[in-house]
Amino acid sequence: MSNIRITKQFTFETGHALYGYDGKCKNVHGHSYKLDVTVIGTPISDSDNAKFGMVIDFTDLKKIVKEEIVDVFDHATVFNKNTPHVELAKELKDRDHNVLLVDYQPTSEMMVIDFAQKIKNRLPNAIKLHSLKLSETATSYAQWYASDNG
Ligand SMILES: Nc1nc2c(c(=O)[nH]1)N=C([C@H](O)[C@H](O)COP(=O)(O)OP(=O)(O)OP(=O)(O)O)CN2
Ligand SMILES: [Zn+2]
Repeated sequence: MSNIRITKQFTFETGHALYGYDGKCKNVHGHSYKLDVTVIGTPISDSDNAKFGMVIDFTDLKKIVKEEIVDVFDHATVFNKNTPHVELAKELKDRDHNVLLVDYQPTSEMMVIDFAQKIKNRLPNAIKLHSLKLSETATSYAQWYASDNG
């Protein structure tokens, strides 16, 4: 049976700021992030299985990515908790804002590494994460490939 890659696309609106960065992205601002999630596996060959012909049901993939990423990051503002932004985060949290503290600089590169780990932890054994593409803007994106990462 052939290995097949399938991809599902997600969008979420997230704020962030790059502490210490030497450009405009040091300011708190936001992006309409787009995330393409590609998994690889063989389509189920058992005609009695409700998922016959599928690598993974797109609906099941959506549930994983929504729970791990979209529902967490959408309309949240992400700060690196190892910077003085933690104080701004506290102020916003106290005022009931949706703030996410992460232990990395929230660039698209670092976010896509975080997302890859979170998705891999949830995939069934037979299905592998092939790649992720995280777009910050129409012209800027970061990609994670399993083949680049051992
Ligand atoms: N390697 C990276 N560089 C930058 C990142 C990043 O995550 N990784 N992030 C930013 C900013 O957060 C933001 O994305 C600005 O990037 P930029 O592409 O410059 O945004 P523009 O709005 O100017 O996009 P244009 O399409 O070129 O108008 C900065 N760098
Ligand atoms: Zn940005």
